[in-house]
Amino acid sequence: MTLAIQTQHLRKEYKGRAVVQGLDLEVGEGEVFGFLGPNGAGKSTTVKMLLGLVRPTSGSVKVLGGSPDDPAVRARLGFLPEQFRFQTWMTAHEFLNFHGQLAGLKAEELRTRIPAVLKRVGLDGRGNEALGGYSKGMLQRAGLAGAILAHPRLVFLDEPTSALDPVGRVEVREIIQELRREGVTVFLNSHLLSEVEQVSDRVAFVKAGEVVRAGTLNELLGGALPVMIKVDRFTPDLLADLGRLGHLEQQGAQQVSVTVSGEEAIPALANAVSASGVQLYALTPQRHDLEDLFLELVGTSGDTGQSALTGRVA
Ligand SMILES: Nc1ncnc2c1ncn2[C@@H]1O[C@H](COP(=O)(O)OP(=O)(O)OP(=O)(O)O)[C@@H](O)[C@H]1O
Repeated sequence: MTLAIQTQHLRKEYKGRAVVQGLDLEVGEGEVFGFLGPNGAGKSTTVKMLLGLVRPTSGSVKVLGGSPDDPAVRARLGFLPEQFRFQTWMTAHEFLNFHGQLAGLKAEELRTRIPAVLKRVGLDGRGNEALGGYSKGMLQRAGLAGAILAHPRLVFLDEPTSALDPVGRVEVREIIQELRREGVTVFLNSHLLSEVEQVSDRVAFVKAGEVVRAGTLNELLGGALPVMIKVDRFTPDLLADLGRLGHLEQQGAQQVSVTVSGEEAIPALANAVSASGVQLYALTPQRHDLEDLFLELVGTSGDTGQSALTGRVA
């Protein structure tokens, strides 16, 4: 796997306090990588070090095979910051023209590229309006246009949908999937775990500046899978068959939970129910999601130290 990002023992201290400590991260080229953690875990600081905007106290950073301080490497990076503050007096077109020139794009290319990215982010026909009159969602779309304008090979998106409505979120998800199809690496910071789960190939959980777990979604969320089965009645034969397929737990006269080894065991459950002649109302895999894992791994809200669920101080 060619790596788009590699950090070794990356550390950042502010006034002697480590906010990122010993971070080892590897992101493969073309991956969509979700970087997750509570407030204050060090996610934005890490992104800024990967972009060369913040100098590490120690450790090493490699992006696209080189240093983020190298202008040739920087020219292939895209960044949508979490706190986007743009030049409000510029139109979106002027803003993109300005950033395109800074990124080294030729005027001729910008003439066709700017309308194309404006269209891609849903701002078709709005490019001549001043950013000062844009809604928060439109500003975030303009920022995304800026991040993908110069054909980057690695894009950092810090909370890219925080200002967007549900339709806008779906559109951003499609843009991320399109970037993946083009082989672009996407490094995604987001607290919206269901969105991260839908687009990411791999994720890492970071807590207090350290990676506590990393892997593909299948590695993290795969494995034993409880399946809820609801029928009009159970026959002794059906219960015996289901018990052979997994760990069976009766949950009332019409419902059981069967914990199987993984998704590949689901057809056998369906076949057993169907062969028994009973009426099937529901067969629902109850897969853990990233939110369950987040609460299990991280447990507390980073900045406050409060338990997310009980309000207790950890
Ligand atoms: N320039 C700075 N000077 C001093 N402390 C800083 C600075 N930048 C960040 N910090 C501290 O570093 C810690 C990590 O901050 P960071 O913004 O990287 O977290 P985060 O994981 O991105 O949080 P969030 O999810 O809230 O955006 C915080 O405690 C923050 O207060």
